[in-house]
Amino acid sequence: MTTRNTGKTDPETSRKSSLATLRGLSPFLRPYRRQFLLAGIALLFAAGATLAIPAAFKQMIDLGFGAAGAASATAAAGAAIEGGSLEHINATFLALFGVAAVLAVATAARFYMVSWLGERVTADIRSAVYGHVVRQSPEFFETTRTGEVLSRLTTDTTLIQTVVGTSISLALRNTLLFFGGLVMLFVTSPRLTSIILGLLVLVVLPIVLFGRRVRKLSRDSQDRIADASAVAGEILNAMPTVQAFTREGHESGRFGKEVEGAFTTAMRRIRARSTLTMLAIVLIFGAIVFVLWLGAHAVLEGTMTGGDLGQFILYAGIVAGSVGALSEVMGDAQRAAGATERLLELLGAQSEIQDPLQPKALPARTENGARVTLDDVTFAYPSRLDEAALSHLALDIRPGETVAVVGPSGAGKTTLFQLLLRFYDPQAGAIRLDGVDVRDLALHTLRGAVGIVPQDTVIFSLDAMENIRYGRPDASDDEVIAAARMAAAHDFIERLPQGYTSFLGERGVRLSGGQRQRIAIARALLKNPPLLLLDEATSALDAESERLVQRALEAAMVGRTTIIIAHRLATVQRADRIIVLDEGRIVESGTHAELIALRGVYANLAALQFQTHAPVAA
Ligand SMILES: Nc1ncnc2c1ncn2[C@@H]1O[C@H](COP(=O)(O)OP(=O)(O)OP(=O)(O)O)[C@@H](O)[C@H]1O
Repeated sequence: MTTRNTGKTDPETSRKSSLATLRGLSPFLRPYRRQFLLAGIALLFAAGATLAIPAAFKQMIDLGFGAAGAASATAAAGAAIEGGSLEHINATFLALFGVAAVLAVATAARFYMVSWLGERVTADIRSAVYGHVVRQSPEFFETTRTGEVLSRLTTDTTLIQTVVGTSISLALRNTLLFFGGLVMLFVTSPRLTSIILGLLVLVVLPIVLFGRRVRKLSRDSQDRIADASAVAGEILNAMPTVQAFTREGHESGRFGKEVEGAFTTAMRRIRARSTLTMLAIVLIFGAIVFVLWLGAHAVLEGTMTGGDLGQFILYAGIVAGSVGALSEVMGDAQRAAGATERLLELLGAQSEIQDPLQPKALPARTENGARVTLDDVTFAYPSRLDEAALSHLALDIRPGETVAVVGPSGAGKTTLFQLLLRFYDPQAGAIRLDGVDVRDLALHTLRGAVGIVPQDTVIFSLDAMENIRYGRPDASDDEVIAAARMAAAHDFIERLPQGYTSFLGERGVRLSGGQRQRIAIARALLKNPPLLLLDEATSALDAESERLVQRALEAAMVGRTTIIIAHRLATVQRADRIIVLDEGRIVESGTHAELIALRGVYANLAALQFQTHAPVAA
């Protein structure tokens, strides 16, 4: 099991994760090599132009102002030299402007390319992670909260966007400026530069040590945000329950606590980061001021020209600036390393349920539907391995048969459906559809052959037409309407304000329970599956809705095998066979009359369960 808890890693692993984790991004960067190359070229030009500016200044000072100053002092040679220095001044100013123009164009080009890359790569990562997550088996969603996944998709990807879209280019540019500036410093004054380098060791060491602390705190901070999102996600999905129990205060308090936790952790990171910044600036500028003080003495002693010192100051500024920028970038990169690690964890999660390497095909469909065979199936949920939800289940359902499954709550009825859809695999035994083990079928073949009407219908925030079409996107409007008619949904849909194009609201809040069910039945019918799984709603419907839903179900069962988790007398009476499950075992099996005569579990269950809303027997 690869993903147990995507949110947290122990401190030991998070320390190891470091910047190397960013390498995990390379599959996402590789497709854009060309763009990276172009951005790199623009970057080179921009860095080159930046490095040329101090040299141009030196020219201006030494040859321009310096010569002009000398010229005015010597009256005799005045005119001739003044002409020469004017030319110099014009040429150096022109050159300076040229350099600035190159800098402008190259910087804009770099910004454009790099921002494009940041957005592009982030979009790719978001899609890849989401695409991977929606293919996970239910087990994944039992251990990973949806809010956490959402936070990964938004917050974490944004951090990566910062790195790809800004930090990489900043890092490269400043590395170039750092080394370029250093070379130029050497050229200008080897002695002063050697002193600077000696001081640099003293400066870098504390920065690196502090950087580590910032990295660890960054990961903690992101984890706290994910925790808060997870809490919010869970509660927002359960608003009616929260409000019905008037727990709004409690819930906002709980979220508030998570947010405060995130704030406290963020503050620790911010404090460490501020200290890091202060440390960097004090150390770097301290060193520079010291070296400049030496430089000023050198000019007074005549071992350096004013232009040299000017140039040295500018290069020193560039080098110091680049070190400062690099330390900032390191902070961002470390945050992104944490984010990358978590996203890669999500991407690395292996679904327990995989397509077989060589999927088999189903035999040609018979007109009655599919045969379903359960061969001594034993299954326990992965989170509760010591307690079998189904044990030694053996069942052979003929094509076209309607089997009602009844049993007390927790008997394993829903679990049976989960296994038939292969959301889980049994630990022992096999499930066969038309004689083929479901593990040998491609998931889309298996699930394509099964239609399900769940107890709680999911209505998507689409219109009625698209909601029914969900299971078969290529169905025509006429086919959708025909399915709706069969499911007794056509009339009420027609009466909606915009008929089939009426928006059904998020999770179908604008429909009644019976209407939602009929939409679900129409959705399953449109798919025309050889095997239909119906989970009858437990909530009582009014007599009219009940009649309509029953009518829809009858239509749905024609020409296919149906397994129905039954809660209504009318349904069990109509079934060809009733299977009574208790504690994961089949305890009785037969028709309604036979089972009543047995006076066993079913007779008891029928007396209790079907009494309350038993409609007139069909
Ligand atoms: N995801 C899960 N992880 C662990 N145990 C589970 C899970 N889902 C169900 N169970 C357990 O498996 C057993 C069978 O549950 P199942 O949902 O199949 O019962 P059911 O017959 O459908 O009940 P009901 O009529 O109340 O819906 C129960 O003991 C239940 O607690």
